[in-house]
Amino acid sequence: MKKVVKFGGTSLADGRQYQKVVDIIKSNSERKVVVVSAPGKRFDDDIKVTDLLIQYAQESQQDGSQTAQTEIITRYQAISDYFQLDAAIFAPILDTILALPDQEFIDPDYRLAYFKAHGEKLNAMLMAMVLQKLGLPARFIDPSQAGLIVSDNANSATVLPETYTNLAQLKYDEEEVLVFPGFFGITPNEQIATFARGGSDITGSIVARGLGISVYENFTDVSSIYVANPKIIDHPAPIAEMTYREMRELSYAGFSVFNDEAIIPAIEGEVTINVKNTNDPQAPGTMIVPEDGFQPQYPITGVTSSNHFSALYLHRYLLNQEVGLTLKLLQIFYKYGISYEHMPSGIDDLTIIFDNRQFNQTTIEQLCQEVQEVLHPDTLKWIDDYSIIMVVGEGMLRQSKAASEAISVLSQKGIPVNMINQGASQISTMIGTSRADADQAVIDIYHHFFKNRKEA
Ligand SMILES: Nc1ncnc2c1ncn2[C@@H]1O[C@H](COP(=O)(O)OP(=O)(O)O)[C@@H](O)[C@H]1O
Ligand SMILES: N[C@@H](CC(=O)OP(=O)(O)O)C(=O)O
Repeated sequence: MKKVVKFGGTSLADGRQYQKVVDIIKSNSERKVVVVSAPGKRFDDDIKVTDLLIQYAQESQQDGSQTAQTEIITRYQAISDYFQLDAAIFAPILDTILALPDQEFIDPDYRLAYFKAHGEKLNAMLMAMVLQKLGLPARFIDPSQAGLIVSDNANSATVLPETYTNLAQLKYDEEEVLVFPGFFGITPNEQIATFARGGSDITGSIVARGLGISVYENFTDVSSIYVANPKIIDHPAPIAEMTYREMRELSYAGFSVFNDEAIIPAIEGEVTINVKNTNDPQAPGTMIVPEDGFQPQYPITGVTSSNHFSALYLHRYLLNQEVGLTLKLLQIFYKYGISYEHMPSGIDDLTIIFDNRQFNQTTIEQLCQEVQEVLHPDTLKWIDDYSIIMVVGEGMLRQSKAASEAISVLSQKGIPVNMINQGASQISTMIGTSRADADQAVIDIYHHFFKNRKEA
């Protein structure tokens, strides 16, 4: 039975990490389809190759600075040297990096996407070369050749359905290892477009679904998905098994270990996801599975916080009685090309929560002004100091008191709560706090539910 194996940036950051990846691929002949990210951080303050490529895209339009270009070449060259590849084999990678600024583009967004995507593209080419040098039949597969077609949003593309027909028809030798670059696809206009940041996980799920492979191993730098971010809680409890929808809600709100959009192709293709550690490949990791037959062991499965939200608060008496109010609001959002995340409301109050990564200061000012002119609220406040705490668990379906317990923990600890959103999803509760309180809120909720559970 074949497996798709995806390796994140930290797993491919340098020659030593690459060697671990090669050993993992070689240790199990079922690992026939490999998806790679761009080389990531080697240490905390390091710069990911994707970020260097963004810098290169900017520098190459300015006056002659070549800092990023040099650093990118150094990163790939160091991996090539680790495996003693001949200069002639490495030459196409070097030439491609040097030629990136020479292309013509329909607009600047596609230019940026083209630069970014090369982090993964060059790494997949290099991985195939390394595997071949070590005697493993391996082949680099370009998304254009595989028919991985995505929507024409240059830097936030989504997969189009024809991809699955194309992948199902992909011809390959059963014995060879296929190496796909993560993170990008080709638009119907034959432009390179990337998924949102962290999107190589999405490629792994798409390829698994498209090739009809039912196991997707996602290798990263932690031995498990934990109940809370290990950067906030010291040695949090590991999660052995969780459901697709638990993972989706948690990654949406902060569990950066697996991308929330990557769950969807896995659900559609009935692909089981196993998150594992490149530095400890024997550890069982975390299984992400369908809801059917899943038995939750604890009232909650995870707790997380996220700062990429801002809110617009409106107050006016009898807001609830105004026919068409929401329609007018949505028309304004549509005009600015803005989507909203949540809209909890009361009789006189309305809060709209946005993903703040889609704004700049000018759009915020224009949006607020237009909402004021059209809806005439007595109070209109843009709230940037906003954090969302997400408490998630299939166990909450049965034990509805978990939500109220989480909220009462915060009130006992004196952490003010400015929004509660419960009910839209039966397995999660969303709690708004200030950013300064967010980590402490996660710590307090974690300790309330997991004080007696064995730690990692
Ligand atoms: N609940 C969690 N469990 C495990 N890791 C988490 C969690 N929340 C956040 N993380 C972070 O996710 C990181 C792994 O994701 P990422 O850096 O994207 O890896 P990769 O380079 O493999 O794609 C971990 O090092 C950890 O800091
Ligand atoms: N390299 C891309 C895509 C990605 O998924 O990377 P990583 O696996 O290192 O999170 C990014 O940095 O966004």
